[in-house]
Amino acid sequence: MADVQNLINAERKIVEVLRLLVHSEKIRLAAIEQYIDKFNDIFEASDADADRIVSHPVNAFLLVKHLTVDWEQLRRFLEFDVGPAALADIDKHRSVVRFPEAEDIRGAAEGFVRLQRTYKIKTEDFAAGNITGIAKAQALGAFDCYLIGHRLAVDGSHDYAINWLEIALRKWHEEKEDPPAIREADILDWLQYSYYHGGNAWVALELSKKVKEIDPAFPTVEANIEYYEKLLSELPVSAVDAMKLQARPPVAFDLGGQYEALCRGEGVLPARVRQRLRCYYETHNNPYLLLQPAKFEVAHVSPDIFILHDVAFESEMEQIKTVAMTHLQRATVVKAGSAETEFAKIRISKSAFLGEDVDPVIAKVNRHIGYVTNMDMEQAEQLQIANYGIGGHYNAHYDFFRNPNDPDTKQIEPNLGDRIATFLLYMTDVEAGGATTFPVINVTLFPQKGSAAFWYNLNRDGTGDVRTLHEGCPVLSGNKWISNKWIREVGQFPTRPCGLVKDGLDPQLSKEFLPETAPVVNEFVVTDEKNDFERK
Ligand SMILES: O=C(O)CCC(=O)C(=O)O
Ligand SMILES: [Fe+2]
Repeated sequence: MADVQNLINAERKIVEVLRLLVHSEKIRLAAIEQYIDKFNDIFEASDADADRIVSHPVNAFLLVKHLTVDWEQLRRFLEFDVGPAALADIDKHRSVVRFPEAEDIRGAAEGFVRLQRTYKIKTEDFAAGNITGIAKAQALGAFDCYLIGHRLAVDGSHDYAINWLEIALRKWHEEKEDPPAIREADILDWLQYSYYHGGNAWVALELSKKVKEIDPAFPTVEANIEYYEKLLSELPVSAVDAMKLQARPPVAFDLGGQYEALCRGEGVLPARVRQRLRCYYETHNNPYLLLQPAKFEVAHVSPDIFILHDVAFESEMEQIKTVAMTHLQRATVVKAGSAETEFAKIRISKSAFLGEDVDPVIAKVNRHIGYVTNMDMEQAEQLQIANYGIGGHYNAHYDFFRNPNDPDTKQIEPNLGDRIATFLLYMTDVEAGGATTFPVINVTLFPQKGSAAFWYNLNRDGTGDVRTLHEGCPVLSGNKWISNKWIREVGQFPTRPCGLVKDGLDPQLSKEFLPETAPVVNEFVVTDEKNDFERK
């Protein structure tokens, strides 16, 4: 989304070049027409007799002029091809911004399915541009639906592919485009492919026969028919009958389960938990907060999750977005079994860590995060800015590094420790979707510009709190900007002392290692005037 404005600006310039091109082509065509008309006017009149016409001195002159002067003028028009110059101009504009590529069609198809699953949107409604809760969009055409369906078929998402291709087929017949952007046989062929891979060789055979009827020379159609006929002849009759009974187009299929319900805001906390939720002002005895205390809203108790309201000014957030724009990179992961990287599917967003040297606003926001969270920012990570577009999301994950099942695999720098807390500032309201959900504890937080989610990732004993599993839900409409501040363990002991048990409410796991009388929380002595603490 951060790129879209630049993209539109570049495209605007390209359209201007095209407009000029159309203008000069019109002049060219007019000149050609004029040349033709002139000849017709003088020499092709219905009662024209060539000999008689040219025997007149004026006509003879006009003919000579037509074939010399007029022709030379026309020749210049015919030689002057503005296409290449326009193309060079367009290429120049396109090189400045990253334009979408074929790969982005894949991204769009995957994004559509993610949105459909998460927000229970039927393919039919999606294709009609009808999504409950957001403004109606233009409907997709047969070719658009084909592109999505084709991509899904290639990627093996056959149930969704069938839905999209069936709609493409229906629209193809409704549109009766001439010439059509896509051939009917292509839609049918991909449809048969997905039906076959989806387990219905009978429908695949029927569709293949149709392909052959339309275009007997269609590649592979003969072989497919032969293959399906053989396959079906070897199956028990009851299996083939079951295939015949399967409705076409298929009725609604699985559109997301309980896991996605939270993204839709459907998970409600039990009253027992909700009644403990409060709002309060907090100064942490910090003079900086005396005049404007932090506004805490408790979103969940144990693990404690807070929403801190109004923690950043509009001007600060806009400045952060502006400076982040040039640094944003798409999240990548290393491809399994190779040294190459590819775009991560688990996180579709662009992000960048911004140091305090990038702009004074970063230092200002960092300092304020320290005040409102009452935590030491010395060892915190740099502020990470992330921007999600439509369909952008972040799969469920933990922010801490410590793997609860295999503590030895941890990769934690000793002078920093693990990510003890997360401060997640929402820098936009999101029109629809884009919530942060905690599926273990059924919490959904909807982005609110200027508010931040804040929670502790670690138990008191330093182990990862698995209840903090969280997810960034796909953005359905709008643009989501966030800033993450991951606060590290070291330096936090004065305000968040570590302990020997996980926490007061769930001591079961640590109990076996502890005598009942063991002190819950360690004490610390200050050994130096700064924030250097030593474990007693
Ligand atoms: O986008 C969200 O709501 C969650 C982001 C997140 O969890 C992360 O960046 O670690
Ligand atoms: Fe996270």
